Order: sequence, then structure tokens, then C-alpha cells
Amino acid sequence: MTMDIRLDQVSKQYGNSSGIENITLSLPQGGFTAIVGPSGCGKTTLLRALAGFHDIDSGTMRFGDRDVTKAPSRDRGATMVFQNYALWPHMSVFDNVAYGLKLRKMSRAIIEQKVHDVLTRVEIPTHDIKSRKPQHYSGGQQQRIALARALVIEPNLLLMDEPLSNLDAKVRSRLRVEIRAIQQSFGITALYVTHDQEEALSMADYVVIMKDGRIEQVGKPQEVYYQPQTLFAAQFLGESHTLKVMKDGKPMQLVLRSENIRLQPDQIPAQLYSEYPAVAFGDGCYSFHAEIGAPLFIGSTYRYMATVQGQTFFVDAEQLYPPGTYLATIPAERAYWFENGEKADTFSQVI
Ligand SMILES: Nc1ncnc2c1ncn2[C@@H]1O[C@H](COP(=O)(O)OP(=O)(O)OP(=O)(O)O)[C@@H](O)[C@H]1O
Repeated sequence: MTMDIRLDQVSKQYGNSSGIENITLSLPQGGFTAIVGPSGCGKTTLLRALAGFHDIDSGTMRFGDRDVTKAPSRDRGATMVFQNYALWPHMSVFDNVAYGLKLRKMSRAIIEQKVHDVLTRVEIPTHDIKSRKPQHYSGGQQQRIALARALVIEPNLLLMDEPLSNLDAKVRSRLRVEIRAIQQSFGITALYVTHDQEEALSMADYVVIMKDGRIEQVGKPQEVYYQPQTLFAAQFLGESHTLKVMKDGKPMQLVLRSENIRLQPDQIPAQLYSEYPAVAFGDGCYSFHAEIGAPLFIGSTYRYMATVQGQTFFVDAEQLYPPGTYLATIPAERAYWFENGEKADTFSQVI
């Protein structure tokens, strides 16, 4: 069975260091929610609190209609998939997956059926699962076995803690698609922790951005990427750069992403008549003059190091540009403005 999961004002401290603080979050039934954030921001603490692996200091957690705040882990019906697979090496794959069913005292025939079914759904051949141990499978296969072990007990909530970080890039991108498809086919509510923003954006229905134990922003992947609500969210996602600039006569922070900047050759040197560069607005774009250095070929595009009054940022472009002075332009809807760290309303005037 799967259900809505709700956390209200959940906090957990470890001595003086705060793990998570006042987390209020809903995980919609059957949805895939990814938590992303830098190391130490509290992602694992939140997952472990939901799993019931540790007590929380305050707040409530509900699984559907049920308050599980004080419920022991085994009564919550949440299962966890770990980075290191955590399969038992001395047990066969069959016994690994069957373990949770045996604890629930199911009949031998039902266990056989369920183990075969779930392994088939995660595409592990079942003819030799009683003789093969997990370590005789590839990393990607071991993670699919771990997923099968978590899913076979039909949990209310599937928790995944950086399940792909031990795998190489190619296997990782394939498993992203596979895990997402498996989650959808089971219709299970899932919470997935990663520090990889691409993973979060590409897999999830909802992305939670965390910083210092708190939630910065929650939204659909496109919302958090294109409409960041905090300076941190804007800086964290994408290849982002923060420039201190003058806008409408005020010093402000402009967060821009390398892929959104267009270059036009220009002879005018960077304007040096204030402490920070001045940004102009016209034709739906912000623009300023920048010095562009030699290109670096990074695969599908070139990356340029750009400088404006001593501040550097990268521009990604398919075209080859010789080093020199350029007008850098950014569509207004892709320019994120902050004043003293607070989101500023986008206002557009020619300056
Ligand atoms: N058992 C513990 N004892 C003391 N402090 C802890 C403990 N576990 C976590 N912390 C602290 O709580 C904060 C959040 O840790 P947590 O492991 O939840 O972060 P994370 O976002 O999962 O990090 P990472 O991406 O590095 O795994 C960190 O400051 C961490 O040092």
C-alpha cells in the first residue's frame, strides 16, 4: 500500500550540531521526491527520521492517517535502499530478497512467488538466485537486487540514500531511468537523497533543496530550476555564477547560468565608472560588457572564462569566439536578481 506522507515541523539535533530544523514537507502518494543539497545539509538525517532509525526531538510524521512519530521502524512500512547496497554476502540472492517476507511469516509458496516476481520486475534472471551470492553480480545488478529486497514487502514508503553514487557514470544514467520506471510501475511513494542535481532534476516529480538543515525550496524540477526563490537555490542549481552589479543605481546580486548567456562582439571596454559593473536592459534582455578568454572544448560546447571588472564567470556556447570584448546578454526570465541576499522583484528599466 502506498500513501501520502507528511512531516510537520520536524527537528533533530545531534548535541550542538543541528541535523534538521523545522522540516515541513508532504510527499504525495505515488510521487517521486528527491532531496538535494550540499554535504552535511541534513538529507540523510531526514531520511533516517522517516525510516524510524532515530528519534526526532520535535514535530510529527504521518503516513496516511496514521501518526508514526513514535512508531518503531518495523511498524512504519518504510524500507531503505543504501549507497553500498547493504546486501548480506553470506546469503543467496533469493534469501536476501526473501528475508523480509520470512520475518512476516509468509508461506513458502508465497515467498517463492513474490521473490521471483519482484526480481523479474527489476530484470534480474531468477534461474540461479538460490545458488548465487550478491557479490557475483555487477554493481548495477546488486543495486537492483537491493531495490527488489526493499520492494518485495510492499512498503508504504521507499527511501533511497544516494543509491547510485558507487556506480560509474554510464551505469548511473541507465539506472536513473530504470529506478524511475520501477517506482512508477509499483506506484510507490519514494523519497530519494542525492547530492547530484542532475539526478534529482531528471528523476523526480518534486525536488526539495536543502541547506543547513532547512528546506530552501520545494517544487517541480522545472520550477526549482527556472524559478529559484532563494539566492542559495539559484546558486546551487545549474552552472551558476553570482555577479555583484549595479542595477537601477543599486548594488545587486545577479545569478546567471552559463548556458543562458549570449555573446556579441563589441569594441566597447567594460564600463568602469562605478565599483560594480552596470547592467543595461533592452529587448527583454539584460546586458553588460565582458572580456572573453580562450575557449575550452568540453564535449558538446565550448566554455569560455569571462571577466567583468575582476569578477569571473563561465559562458557555454556552441560557437567559436576569438578572445576579446563582448556584450554578454541574458534573457530577463533567466536572470535571477537578489538584493542583500533576498530575492528582488524583477523590474526592468533602461539605465
Ligand atoms: N550521528 C551523528 N552525530 C553527530 N552529528 C551528526 C550525526 N549524523 C549527522 N550529523 C551532523 O548533522 C548534519 C547533517 O548530517 P547528514 O548526514 O544528515 O547530512 P547529509 O546532507 O546527508 O550529508 P552527506 O551528503 O555528506 O551525506 C551534519 O552537520 C552532520 O555532521
